[in-house]
Amino acid sequence: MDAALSLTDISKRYGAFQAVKDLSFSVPKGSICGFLGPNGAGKTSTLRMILGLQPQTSGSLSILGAGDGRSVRDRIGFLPEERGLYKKMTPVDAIAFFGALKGLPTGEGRKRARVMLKQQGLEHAQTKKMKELSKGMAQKVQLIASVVHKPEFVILDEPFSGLDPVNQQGLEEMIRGLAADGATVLFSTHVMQHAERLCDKVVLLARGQKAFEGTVDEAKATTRRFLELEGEIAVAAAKALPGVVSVETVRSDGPVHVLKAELAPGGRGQEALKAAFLNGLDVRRFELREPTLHDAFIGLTGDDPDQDQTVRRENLEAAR
Ligand SMILES: Nc1ncnc2c1ncn2[C@@H]1O[C@H](COP(=O)(O)OP(=O)(O)OP(=O)(O)O)[C@@H](O)[C@H]1O
Repeated sequence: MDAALSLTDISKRYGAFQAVKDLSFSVPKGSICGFLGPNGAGKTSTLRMILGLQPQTSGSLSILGAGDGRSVRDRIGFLPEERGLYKKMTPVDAIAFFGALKGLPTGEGRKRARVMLKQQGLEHAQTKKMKELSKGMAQKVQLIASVVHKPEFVILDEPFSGLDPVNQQGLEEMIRGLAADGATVLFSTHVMQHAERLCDKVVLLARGQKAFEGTVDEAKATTRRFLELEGEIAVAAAKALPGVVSVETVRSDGPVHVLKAELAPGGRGQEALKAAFLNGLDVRRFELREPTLHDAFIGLTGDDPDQDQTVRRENLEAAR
C-alpha cells in the first residue's frame, strides 16, 4: 500500500542531547497509526519535524509527497499537545477561523462547523463561548477545528490526555470516522489501550528510538503468553502439554499446585488446555492470560509506557 508518510533515519539533537535517533517508519494511506511511547520518548519532537515546525538534525522524510509538512499544510490537520482556542469565541467561530487559516471560505467553515458539532452531540454548545465549555467539549471542538478543512492527513499529539473515559470514547469514534472518510491518521499517546482499540498499525518509541513497527497483533505476538493451571498437577505433566515451553510453580498447598506455563510464541493456550483435559489432568482452575499492548511495550523496550522519560534540561546541564 502507498505510504502517506515515511521517515528515513530521522534524528534530532537539542545541543548535546539526542532526543530522536535514526527513526524510520511509514504510515500507509488511509490507515490509523499510533505513535506510542512514554512522555519524553521523542514523539512531539518527531511530529514537529514531520510538520516542518522544526528541522531534523539528519535523515529525511516524505509526507504527501513533500519533504515536510510546510508546503502541503492545507492538506494536513494538526492537533497540538498544548491546547487553547480563543476563549471568547464561540465554537462555530473558532472552527471557521481555523478552517480559514487552511484556505476554507468562512461561510463554508461555519456551515461545516455546525454539522460537525451536531455530529459530536455539541449542538447545544454552538452559541456558548469556548471558555464556558468543559474540557472534553473544548477538546472535541479543537479536534473539529483541526479537521474542518477535510485534510488528507491528520496528526494528533496526545489527543486523549485530560479526557474522562466517556469523552475518550467519543474521541476514538471521531478518529475512526476520519479514517472511514479516507483520511490517514497518526496520533501519539502513552496510553496503550487507545491504540489497541483503534490502530491498524503502531510504532513504539522509547528513549528516542523505534522499538517496534507493525500491527497490534504482531506487537502482542512478540510477548510471552502464560497459561495458569491449578490442581493436583505434576510439573512434568504440564510441561508435556502442546505449545508449553516451560513451567514454574507459583505456589503449592499440599498436593495442589498453581503452575504457570509459558507458551511458545504464537502458541495457542486453548490447545494446551484441551490436551490437559483430554489427558485427565486435575485442572481445578485455569487462566489464559493474553498479553496486552502495554505488556508488549514493556517486553519490547524494557520500559513502562506510564513512566516519564523526559530528560530535564537542568539534569543535562548537571551531566555535562
Ligand atoms: N527545545 C528543546 N530543547 C531541549 N530539549 C528538548 C526540547 N524539546 C524537547 N526536548 C527534550 O527531548 C525529549 C523528547 O521530548 P518530546 O517532547 O519530543 O517527547 P514526547 O514523547 O512528545 O513527550 P511529551 O508527550 O511529554 O511531550 C525530552 O527529554 C525533552 O526534554
